[in-house]
Amino acid sequence: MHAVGKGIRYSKVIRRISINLSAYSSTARPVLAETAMFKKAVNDHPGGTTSKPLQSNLLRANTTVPSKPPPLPQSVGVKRKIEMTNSGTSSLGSLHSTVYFDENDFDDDLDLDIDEPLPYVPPKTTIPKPDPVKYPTIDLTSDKTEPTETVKYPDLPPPSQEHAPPSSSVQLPWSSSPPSHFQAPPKPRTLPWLAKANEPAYDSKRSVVTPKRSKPTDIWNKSASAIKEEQKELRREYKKTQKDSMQETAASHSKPSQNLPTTVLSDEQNAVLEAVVDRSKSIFFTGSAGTGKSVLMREIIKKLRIKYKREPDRIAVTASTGLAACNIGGVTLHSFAGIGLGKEAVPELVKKIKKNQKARNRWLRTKVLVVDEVSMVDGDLFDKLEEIARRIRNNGRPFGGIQLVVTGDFFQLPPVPEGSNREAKFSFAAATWNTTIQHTILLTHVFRQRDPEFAAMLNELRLGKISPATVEAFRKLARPLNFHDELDATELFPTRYEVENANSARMARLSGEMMTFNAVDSGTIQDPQYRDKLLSNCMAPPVINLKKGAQVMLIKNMEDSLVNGSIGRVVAFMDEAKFDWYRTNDSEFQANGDGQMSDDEDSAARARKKLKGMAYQEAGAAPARQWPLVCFVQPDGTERHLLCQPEAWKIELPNGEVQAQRAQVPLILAWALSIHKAQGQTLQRVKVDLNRVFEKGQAYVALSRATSKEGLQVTRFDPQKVMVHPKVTEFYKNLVSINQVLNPKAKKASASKLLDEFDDDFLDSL
Ligand SMILES: Nc1ncnc2c1ncn2[C@@H]1O[C@H](COP(=O)(O)OP(=O)(O)OP(=O)(O)O)[C@@H](O)[C@H]1O
Ligand SMILES: [Mg+2]
Repeated sequence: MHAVGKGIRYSKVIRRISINLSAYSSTARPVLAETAMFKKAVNDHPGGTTSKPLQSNLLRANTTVPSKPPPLPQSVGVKRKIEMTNSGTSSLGSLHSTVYFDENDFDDDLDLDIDEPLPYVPPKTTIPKPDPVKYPTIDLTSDKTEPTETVKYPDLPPPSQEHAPPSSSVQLPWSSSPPSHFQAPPKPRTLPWLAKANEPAYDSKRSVVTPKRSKPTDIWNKSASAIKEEQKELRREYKKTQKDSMQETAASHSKPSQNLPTTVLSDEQNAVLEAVVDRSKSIFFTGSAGTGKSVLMREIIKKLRIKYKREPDRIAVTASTGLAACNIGGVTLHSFAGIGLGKEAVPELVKKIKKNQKARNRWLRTKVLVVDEVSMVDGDLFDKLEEIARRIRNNGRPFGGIQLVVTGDFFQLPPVPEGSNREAKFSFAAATWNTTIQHTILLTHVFRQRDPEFAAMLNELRLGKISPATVEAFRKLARPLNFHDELDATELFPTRYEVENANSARMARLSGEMMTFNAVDSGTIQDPQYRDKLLSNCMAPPVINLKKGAQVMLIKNMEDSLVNGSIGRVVAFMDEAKFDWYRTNDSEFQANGDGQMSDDEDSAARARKKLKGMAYQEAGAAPARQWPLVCFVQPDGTERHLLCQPEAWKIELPNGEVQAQRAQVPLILAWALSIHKAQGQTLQRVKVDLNRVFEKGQAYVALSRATSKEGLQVTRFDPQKVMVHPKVTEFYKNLVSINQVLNPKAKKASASKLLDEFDDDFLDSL
């Protein structure tokens, strides 16, 4: 334990606990994108109405109507599904206004904690349990992999209310009313079918609502001014109904898509969720690659947003790097803190923050600070932030009383050292790490690799203790991969330069016309240079050039089987109308022997007729935009077609302010990918040349992206290239498994039982 400064009240003994449960579960719920919803979304989606024109070749392509639709290549005998991207907005909380405070309002730190959030009450929903799926379990302490015997299925997490509107009654700083007066009374609960029954029978979005008249007056007895006033009122009412209907549409788009992947958390994931959300513990949860840290973090953020739904700015979502931040819809830790590069000493940084009203407010309002990919946070930065929090908040408790929810895997990429002569300092080595983090929880179930043998090989790689048998097994993976389809394994490189070279070389081999897609950037930051800098970390590039046949990766979660990391091939460029035609007429086309769509006379005639009709409809209108149609191959070999239209990426402050936003087609080239961009991804086919690897953790990050040995090619495997930092090994060695602390029966304990034993008295007694 370290002394943090005067006035710190240490309420808890520092504990490091790891949980090892053997129960887990999984579910898959494929849901298809709705055409009608999609069309509406395209009308309203900012990307769909991008002000930047696409290249002229794109527009040209739209002006001609082909005599028959272009054939869709397809493998023989595979099942096909055709989808459009759901252009719903990001899954972030909705906007709300910032409230400014006077410094004196926070002289007493109790002011910050007085308005307790509403207790989180999970709904008692039960769903049918999915078929059991087996995942390997890795116990770090034993270095051995045991296949799990029993499978438990926890209940489905409560439905998301992520996009609940913000409170309209934010507490005013000059008011003396207690905080409870500013909270809206709880809404009476109702059953969904009753709510539906009360709804008007007409479609409110389409129907024209007659505005109410203010006063019933005799029409023959009106003055000119009264008529004028009435007209004004009618216009006002009409505008209001228009606005309401627009808002309704926007809300329906910003609702988390029904199609987004849903995962049933395992018991150990649920244990962490409950400790964070219900018990407000400051927690660091870790685990090897593929143990579901990111899945869990997304669920925690969702639940915290429900817990603090009246005050969304109480949760700050951050990550160590711009890319990681962009992936969870947050900002970098630096950006949240308002410290620029953060090189100065704490007193200067505090002065800097105090001068910046917005940054100071963030520090004052935050109750929960989420930090993702903590392995890349520098230890000195962690200490600085801890002290800044105490000083700005005038609160002597660790991190100024802010609850920390931290995740990452220190065996993966380390912090970037500041100077060439200074070694990277991990955040667990920060002086204030142990005083801030109340519990460290180890996730042990590997979901990404279902083959226990492969998971064990990767675990040896992670720990840097590779047995001769494992070296041999990795060397056997040097053979080329052959899947008998048109998708290649994605090659992972340590540098961006190598990635760009590899992708451009492959692109140059394709003969088709190049289509260019420019991103549309926006946001509150007006300085274009600063905005570009922020967006440079975004997974979506400012410009993407594509050709028919290009291998691409989806960089947004669309639904259960079309997720961030899905690999596919561009098979055509088309506008929505043509795509709709394919969707509705899909059954009329049969795949023929060479993988192309058949064009027998009948269907060709039907196609010509349909397209002719479309051409008349479009006559006079601006040519529709064309988007890449991508054929994704799923793990089970089935193909799915997706028309990839722009999606949004946001860099959003806790108060909802969107600092920068990018709308772009959700694709990147995927013949090659940098290890940095691949961090966090799950890939079916991966190729790595280990000789290129130079940084600690890189080999492990690269190889652990693969889901199976069959989908992994490793060339020049050399155990010397698998570098592990000794301090990291030491840190993980000291983690005490909860099984070692509790009796062996605890291994079978349910999440709730575990949490009973996880309470403060128990932990204090350790
Ligand atoms: N409870 C779960 N049930 C089924 N699958 C899960 C569960 N949790 C995670 N997964 C799946 O396991 C894979 C890895 O999950 P995730 O990316 O969250 O792991 P991670 O620990 O963040 O890995 P990394 O350290 O590489 O970032 C994903 O395909 C995810 O969908
Ligand atoms: Mg992750």
